[in-house]
Amino acid sequence: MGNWMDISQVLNDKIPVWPGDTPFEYKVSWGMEESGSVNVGQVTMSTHTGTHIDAPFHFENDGKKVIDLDFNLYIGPALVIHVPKPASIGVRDLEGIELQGVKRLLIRTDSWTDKTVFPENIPHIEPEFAAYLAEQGVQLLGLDLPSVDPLDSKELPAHHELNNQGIHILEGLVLHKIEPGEYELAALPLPLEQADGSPVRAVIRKIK
Ligand SMILES: Nc1ccccc1C(=O)C[C@H](N)C(=O)O
Ligand SMILES: [Zn+2]
Ligand SMILES: [Zn+2]
Repeated sequence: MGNWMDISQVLNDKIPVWPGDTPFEYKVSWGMEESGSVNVGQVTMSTHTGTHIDAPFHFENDGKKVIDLDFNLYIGPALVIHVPKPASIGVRDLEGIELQGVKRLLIRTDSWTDKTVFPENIPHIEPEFAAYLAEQGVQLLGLDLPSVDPLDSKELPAHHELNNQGIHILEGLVLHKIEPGEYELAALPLPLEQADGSPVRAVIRKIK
């Protein structure tokens, strides 16, 4: 087994967020001087900041919240594939890739190169891709992108279709140094009872 590698974005006040969304902020709200013993921090952030998972409640009012998602899905074997700078991602991009038994699929696109700024354009997941992945048994789809739909999409077809096919979404991974292959993944969401998404600390290690 290889060493665990961090594939998460670092959370600090400079991390770019979805245009118009809550900026990330950490501050010591109760300092040593004041409390007499400790520094106590306060974090303000959108649930879709950096490396995070989407819960169906993000795009459907009666959808599952983060606490309702089976956490086992976010820990275990994962296949990393490399689809460099595609215009969009569809079935043709998986030609020659054996997906039998792959429950977690991470796609490295290298399309969001400067993670200090929010991208202007991203490749999207073609909605038909969801049924194909589900047929092969995929239940978690991870990407190095801030969304699975075009950034200006209001209908969010890929979000909905992935959800309809039972595929969970992991966004904002950092994969530019990760070679394609078989890994073990851990990217656990927080036990947020009401939330539509959660930041995760995503790590992987090579299996073979
Ligand atoms: N934060 C937002 C604010 C406004 C509108 C969309 C978003 C999103 O986050 C959508 C994206 N598809 C996402 O799941 O991360
Ligand atoms: Zn999201
Ligand atoms: Zn999303």
